[in-house]
Amino acid sequence: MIQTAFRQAEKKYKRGQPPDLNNAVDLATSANEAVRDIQLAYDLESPATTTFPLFRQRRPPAYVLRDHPGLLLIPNPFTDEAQRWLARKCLCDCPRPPNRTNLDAFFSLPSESLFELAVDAENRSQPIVNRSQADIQRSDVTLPKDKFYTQPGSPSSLLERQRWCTLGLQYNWTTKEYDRGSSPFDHELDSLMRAIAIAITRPNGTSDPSTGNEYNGNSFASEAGIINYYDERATMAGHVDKTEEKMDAPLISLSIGLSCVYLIGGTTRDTEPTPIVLHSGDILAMCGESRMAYHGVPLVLADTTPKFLSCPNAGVDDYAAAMYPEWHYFAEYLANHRINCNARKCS
Ligand SMILES: O=C(O)CCC(=O)C(=O)O
Ligand SMILES: [Fe+2]
Repeated sequence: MIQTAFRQAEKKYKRGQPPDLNNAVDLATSANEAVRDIQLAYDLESPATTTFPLFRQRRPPAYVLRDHPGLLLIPNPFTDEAQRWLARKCLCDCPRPPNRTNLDAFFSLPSESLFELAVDAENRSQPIVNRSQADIQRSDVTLPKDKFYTQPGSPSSLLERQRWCTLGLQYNWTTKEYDRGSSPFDHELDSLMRAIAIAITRPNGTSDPSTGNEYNGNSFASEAGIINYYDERATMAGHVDKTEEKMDAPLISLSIGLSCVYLIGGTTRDTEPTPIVLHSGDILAMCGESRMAYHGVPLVLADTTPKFLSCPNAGVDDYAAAMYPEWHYFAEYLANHRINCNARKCS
């Protein structure tokens, strides 16, 4: 059987040990022939609800890939605090009912996030016999629903198996369609995604693609989204996100934690994809043509989480830190995971 160009590239990165990143576009290390600078025509504004600046610069450097029109990259424009805030959103605020996760089909999950439950369990670390009734009820809620699992999962073991959570319109991975059900999209995350959609808009009347993206970001709303959780061995196979009813709006995607190799191809698997190294804080927007392109993550790069995320003492003074578990728990998770959070407008 002849392998498609996309499949060959996936195999190269999955098998390569150590990974060969020579041909990959890595904006953190050098200016690259494969990209072209674009000037943002509008400021990246922090949402009004956040009391600290999310961005280091209002007009950060931005790029489009020459061979993939519409694939836009803004190398990490976030403040360190903003990245920690995003990690908290993705680990504590979002992966809880009514949002769905990959574990819902198998376990009855609690109203708290698994991350918070795992932290809680570690803080208590009491043998089960000494637990109060309330504690027992909390572990009960991770009871298996499915015949494959016969034991209740401990929060930390389930956290390791948490692979995705859906936001807004709920995506059904079995039918590959959006269900009618919907949960509110985290308001602050939506404001952030809107701010990005506005900043990357091409100014009125300009047709030059080097000035940004055609879609008017003022019309953007995060109607559906996915948070993906990758451990060091996790991958995401090549696919096109084409379930959304309308595809004219950009798909906006943020990375936190470990770096990865992201492949961006064309509208068929026969187009040779370009590998891009995505780092913590990078913004990627799939606009125009590239919104219909095959893409995937064949490799997560170990030991690449920046220190301000993986250091146990970071973030102690951050905004709203007191509402959350201590930072060292996040640091432990982020040292060997990548989180991707993406938003789409569907209608
Ligand atoms: O993790 C990534 O960067 C890609 C995620 C993705 O393609 C998706 O959720 O559809
Ligand atoms: Fe995707």
